[in-house]
Parts: sequence; C-alpha cells; structure tokens
Amino acid sequence: MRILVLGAGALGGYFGGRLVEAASAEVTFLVRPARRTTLARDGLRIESPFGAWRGPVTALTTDELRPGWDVVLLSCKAYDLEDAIAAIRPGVDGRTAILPVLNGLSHLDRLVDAFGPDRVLGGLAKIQATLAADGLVRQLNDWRWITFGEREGRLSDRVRAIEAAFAPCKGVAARAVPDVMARMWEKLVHLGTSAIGTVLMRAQVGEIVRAGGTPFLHRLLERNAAIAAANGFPVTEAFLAEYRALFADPASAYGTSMLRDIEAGGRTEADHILGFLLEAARRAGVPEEAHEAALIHARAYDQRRTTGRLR
Ligand SMILES: NC(=O)C1=CN([C@@H]2O[C@H](COP(=O)(O)OP(=O)(O)OC[C@H]3O[C@@H](n4cnc5c(N)ncnc54)[C@H](OP(=O)(O)O)[C@@H]3O)[C@@H](O)[C@H]2O)C=CC1
Ligand SMILES: CC(C)(CO)C(=O)C(=O)O
Repeated sequence: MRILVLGAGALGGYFGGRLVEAASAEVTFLVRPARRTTLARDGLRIESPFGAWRGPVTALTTDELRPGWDVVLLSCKAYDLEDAIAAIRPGVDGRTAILPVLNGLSHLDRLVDAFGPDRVLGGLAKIQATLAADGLVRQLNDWRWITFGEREGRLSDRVRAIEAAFAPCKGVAARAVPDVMARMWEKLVHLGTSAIGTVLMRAQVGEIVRAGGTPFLHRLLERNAAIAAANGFPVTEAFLAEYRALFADPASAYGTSMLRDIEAGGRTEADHILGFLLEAARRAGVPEEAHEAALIHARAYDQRRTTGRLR
C-alpha cells in the first residue's frame, strides 16, 4: 500500500513514523521546505511510552508530487486545510482514499467538495502528541488510537487494508469501523468538553477537577452530548460514564491540543472546533454560554498572538 502523509507534525509524524518503522506500507511524507530540511538532516524522531524510534524517511514537497497513492493521511491543522488541499491535489487520482485525522467535522464537507465523495473517508485520532521546535514528535501518554471508515457506513476493502497496514505498528491501535460519523461526533463531544474547559481555565483536567470544576465539566459533557443527539448521533451511556469518570479524576494529566497550542504561543483551531460546536449548540437549542466564552477567549488570544501582544 502506498501512503502519502500530509504533514510530519504531531499526528502525521507519529502515525506515519510508526508505519515506516513497521515497514508495513510504502510511506512518503508531503511536507513544506523547512520540515523537509529537518527531516533530511535528522530523520524522523519519535519519543513515546511505547519506545522511541528514529529513522530516515522519504519526503516530498508539493511541486514534486505525482499521482499513484492508495491513501493520503491528512494531518494538518484545520487552519491549513486550504493549503493542504492544494498541496495534495496533484497526488490524488481515482484510486486514492483521503483519510483526515483533523479534529472537528466541517473539513469533511470541504474535502468532498474538493475531491468528490468517493475519495473521502471519515477519521479521528485519540492520542496526545506534540511536535517540538527541533522536529521531535513526542507522544505524551498511552493514548494511541486511530479510527476510520467509510462515511456512509460499511467496512470496505480499502479501510480493512488500511487497518492491516497499521496492524504491526508499535504504539498504534488502528480500527476500521462501520460507524465512523458516530465516532467523529462522539470525539467532538469529549474534545469539545475538554477543549472548552482547558481553554477557559488554562489548565489540565486534573487541575480543573481539583479546583472544583467537575460539575462544570459534567454539565458541558451533557450539553455536547445533547448537541450530538440533535444531529442524529446520540452517544452511549457507556461513553458518558467513561468521560464522566475522566472529568472527575483529580490526578488526570489530560490536556488538549488546543491548550498546548495556547501554551506554546501557537495558533488555535478555535473556529473549526469551538465555533462549529457553538453554532451546533444554537441550532439544537442547547445552553451555550460556556461555548461562546471559550470561542471568544480563543479568538481574542489569537488576535493578541498575531499582533505580538502575548506577553
Ligand atoms: N496533537 C494531538 O494530540 C492531537 C491532534 N489532533 C488533531 O489533528 C490535527 C493535526 O494536529 P497536530 O498533528 O497536532 O498538528 P501539528 O501542527 O503538529 O502538525 C501539522 C503539520 O501539518 C503540516 N502542514 C500544514 N499544511 C501543510 C501543507 N500545505 N503542506 C505540508 N505540510 C503541511 C505542518 O507543517 P509546517 O511545520 O510546515 O507548518 C505541520 O507540521 C488537528 O486537527 C488536531 O486538532 C487530534 C487528536 C490529538
Ligand atoms: C486529546 C484529544 C484526543 C481529546 O481531547 C484531542 O483530540 C486533542 O486534544 O486535540
């Protein structure tokens, strides 16, 4: 299987690197020039509770890209989606499946618009990882899930083949599922809860819990679950129980990528995640003051960041 990984950041670097390590697919990274330079100099470097890995990888820039890929693993941030679409376009042909692992949902419509419905899979990742300034990809805990499927819900040969390519990878639990849209909504319910909480409090889940924040997080969880249900994707009681427990754990070191972006002075995916949820809350008639506050907070942060006023 020929896999093109757009971006060698936290997720692309981690999942793509594990595939290279396992030699279970032919993997090429599509990157921008600065990342290509670090990859050529240092190789790809992963630090992880499942074992570190470092190795040479093949990397292209978009001007060198030709068609012939079975899968494009799309792992950019939402604010880079348009650039990423332009970058992969020369590589996408009638055999290509695009597997996005971005958080949120609205990128799916944009990808379908750009490449047609048959090219686009649903996908999500439950992992905590970062890309350090020196190019190191760091997995922060034992979360290691990548889940994908046909958006209309069936287990096709192509999604089973992707699952098989990931099967021998260390530190990866890959699942092809027949209900990927439900899984993506479920992910938005818990990510939405944790992103709103961690962005507003500028703290990890355990710190929020120790500050008395569990009822707040539980209310948000219920509201986000109500939004998903209003969109035709009710979450299960087992799912709610798992995340109620997580949002009540005083020892939890759970932090979101959006909090890490803010702490690192990086840009956030505020509109793609918080903006989408706020609109969905309003449509569903779900109380949304906390959603609105988190969105305004993240947007105000983004303004200060772009005008050099963070400190
Ligand atoms: N990090 C995490 O723990 C998790 C993240 N997610 C989601 O996954 C998505 C990716 O996040 P993450 O991996 O953290 O992000 P990163 O910023 O670490 O990585 C994104 C990478 O995409 C690259 N990129 C963007 N546009 C292009 C382009 N046109 N051509 C080539 N490369 C490009 C960037 O390259 P460059 O360096 O050149 O800017 C960057 O290295 C987000 O939607 C996030 O919300 C989901 C679950 C967990
Ligand atoms: C940590 C996780 C999996 C859920 O909140 C995530 O997707 C993120 O923070 O971006």
